[in-house]
Formats: sequence, structure tokens, C-alpha cells
Amino acid sequence: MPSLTTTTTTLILVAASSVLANTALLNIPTLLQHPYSPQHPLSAHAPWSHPPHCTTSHRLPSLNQKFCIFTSKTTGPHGLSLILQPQDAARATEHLDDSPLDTFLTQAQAEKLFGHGSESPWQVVDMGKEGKGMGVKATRRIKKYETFMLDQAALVIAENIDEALPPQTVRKMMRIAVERLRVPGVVRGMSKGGYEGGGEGGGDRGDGEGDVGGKDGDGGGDGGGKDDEGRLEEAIMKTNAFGSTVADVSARTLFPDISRINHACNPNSFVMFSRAGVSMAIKAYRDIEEGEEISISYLLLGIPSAQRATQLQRWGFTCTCALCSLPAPEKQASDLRRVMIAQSEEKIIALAESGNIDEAIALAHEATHLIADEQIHPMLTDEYSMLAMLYLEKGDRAQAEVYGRKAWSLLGDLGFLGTGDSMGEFTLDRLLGGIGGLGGDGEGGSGGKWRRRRE
Ligand SMILES: C[S@@+](CC[C@H](N)C(=O)[O-])C[C@H]1O[C@@H](n2cnc3c(N)ncnc32)[C@H](O)[C@@H]1O
Repeated sequence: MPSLTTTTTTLILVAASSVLANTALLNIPTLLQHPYSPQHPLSAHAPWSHPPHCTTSHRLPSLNQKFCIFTSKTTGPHGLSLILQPQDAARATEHLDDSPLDTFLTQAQAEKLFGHGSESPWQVVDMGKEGKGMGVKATRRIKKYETFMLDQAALVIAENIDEALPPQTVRKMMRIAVERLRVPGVVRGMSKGGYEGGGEGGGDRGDGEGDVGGKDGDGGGDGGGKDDEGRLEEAIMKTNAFGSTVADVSARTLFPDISRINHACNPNSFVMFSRAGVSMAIKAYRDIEEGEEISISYLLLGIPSAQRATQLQRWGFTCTCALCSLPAPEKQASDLRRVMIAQSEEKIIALAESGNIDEAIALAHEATHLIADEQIHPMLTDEYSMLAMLYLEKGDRAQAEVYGRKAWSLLGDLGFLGTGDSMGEFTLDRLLGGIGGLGGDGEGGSGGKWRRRRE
């Protein structure tokens, strides 16, 4: 099942993790008016607002695995439905109160975005003749590295459910999961190219609270329902969901606002997930002008055009972004640079492992120029970290510090070091310790120490 992927290939040190108690000081935005409450006051199924609706697998090798719909109507702006195995949902409850405000913004940033008199820096608009359906545009100038959009998941579904349950059962569960949200219309409206505002029980199927009445363990099999039941929700998840990890489970996750952002191969923005995987932020890669479309890459940054075209087929459109529309000779040159960047990592590691540190350094510098030419500067975090390691290996600690600092600074700008005070000061040891698998202990290349740990 295709889903959007995050775009960074960087050596991720630590994800945003700070929890700043800043919400009390703010004019709390709608986004946070309904925080998850472990003691759900209205529900006999606390922390859930509905009885879990469960279905058990009759298939090998997932025989007897139970998947249930767990809904908290009061989480986030629209409510949240999880379709997970019960033990995973239980683990997920520990994280559901992760407010995107706390995770992604300092107090000053939150005040700017949501404080008194502030207006949303983005809006969902019909992209008209461009043939992209809806999209998101900036309503004011957005600064490079500004975090300007937050969203909370409305629907999370375990990736492995398709192996355990028949498609019509999965579809029915999606339909019920959406129906149980406080604002089902916010999801259902995504298929019509516009969300008109749902409200309680919005959409065309009512609220559904009494509809399913699913008791835990009802073992409902494929249960009733027309065959086309849930096709709308299935289609929406197919084109709009992000791949993410929730409670250590691979999942498809729907973020109603952020899912409106269209693709560009060299986008102006990128996504960040919260540690819990149920909140998301959009950050600018560069300055964005008022009226400009917000774009993210659905694919890994830096891949050549043929690969991009193949992978984008999953979303059912032909890419016409600036990079895909280059004249043939320029596109070929771009592809060549991208292939060279991709190959450089293995070559640098091979050179380092065989003790050719100067050559490895020269190649890493060359890669930084190619990355700059391709305007995919987030990939520089890898090269700068490599250079820090290589210079350290060479015994040039001063240069190692220079490149280590560049890597640290870029990782911070890209949001990988948390926010505000939680970012901490740069030290080479901290950087290299965070990278883990990269070597550079000054003892020559051996034992695979140059291999990096990828997230
Ligand atoms: C995640 S949704 C984005 C929001 C969507 N445009 C809408 O109306 O809700 C992905 C879908 O948007 C469209 N899309 C996204 N980026 C596009 C692009 N660069 N060119 C054309 N269509 C695009 C495709 O139909 C794709 O399946």
C-alpha cells in the first residue's frame, strides 16, 4: 500500500524530544483544545470514547490476531481512531497526549504561530487548472527553517492488517474508525477535493456510535456490510496517508491538513514526525513567498528522474515539478549528479576502510558541491558528518570540529536536535556519539567502523 515517506537520509541523531510546558501561557489554539485525557469523563471504556470494535484473523500466519478500533474523540482537533492490536493500542496510550506545540515549537515560535492576533500562515486551496486537486498555499512570507504548520493524526492503521484480514473487513473497519471521529467529514471530504467542515457526526453516515456496538472480542470476521463499504476511506488512505511508526508498529497515518500538501521533487518544505508518530509538523527548507504553493517530497530526496517517475506512479500522477520539467540535457546532467552523490557514500567508506583518507576527504568535498548544485542541502548533514570523521581519522581535529559544527548546525536547523534549550551545545563527541556507527577513532580503517547506522 503506497504511503508518503519522510524525505531525509541524514544521520539522525535525536528526534525532537523536548517537552516545554508552554501551552498554559498561550491563547490555546483549536489544535489543542481537546487534549487526550486518560480519565475520559464520558466513557465507560476509558481511555477510549467508544467500545473497541474488534475483529480476529482467521488467516495463517496471523491466526487469532485481534485488531480493534480504538477511538478517542477528544484527542486532537478531529478525534483519533487507531486500528491496532490491543497490546499496541495500550502502548500507544502513553504517547497520545504528545502535543505538537510542545514537541515542535519553542514558546516564542508557538506565540508567533498561534498567539493573539496571529493568522494561519497557510491555507488549503483548490489548485484549479494545475490538475492537482487541492493544495496548500502560504498566506504570508515564511522564513527558511520556520515551523509553520502542525497537525495531529485522525486515523492510524497497522501496516500488517492487510495480511491478517480480508480487504472488505479492513475497509469496513476504516469506515467505522472514521465514523467514530468527532469530525468524520474532515476525512471524508478529502476524496471530494475539498473539506467543507464536518462537525459532530458530519459526513453522510452519521456518527456511528450506536451503529457498530462492537464489543471487545466480537470476532466479527467479515461481518455484514456491503462489499463497497469503506471504499471511500480506503481510497483516501491510499493517496493521503503517511507511513509512520506508532507505538513501535509500522502504520499508515492520516493527517487531515498536512495530507493536502502536494509533491515537488525539490520541495520548499519537509515533514517532521513527533516521537509518538501521531503529531506532525511542516518546516520550510527555504524562504517561501506569500501565495507560493507549499510542497514536500513524497520520495527520498536526491533520486534520479526515472526512479522518481516510477515511484510517483503509486500516487497516480505524472510529475510536472520544476525538476521533472527540465529540458532533456539538463535533466540528464541532474540525474548524473544524483547518481554520483548516491555512489559517493560507498566509495568514501571503501577509501576510508582501506586507509586512503585524503582521497576519501576529496571525494566527500566533491559530493558537497554536487549536493549544492542539486539544491538538496539537507543531504549535506551526511557529508559534513563524514568529513568530521575523516578529518579526525587524519588527525586534523581543527578541521573535524569545523565540519562537525556544520553538521550540528544543519541538523539543528532541520529540527533533528529538538527545540530551544533541549538542542544542547555542539561538541564533536556528542555529534560522533550520536552518529554511532561511523568510525574515526584515529586508528586507521578497519572492522566496518565507517558503516553508518541508518534510521
Ligand atoms: C497527499 S494528496 C495531496 C492533496 C491532494 N491534491 C488533494 O486534493 O487532497 C496526493 C495526491 O495529490 C495529487 N498530487 C500531489 N502532488 C502532485 C503533483 N505534483 N502534480 C499533480 N498531482 C499531484 C495526486 O493526485 C496525489 O495522488
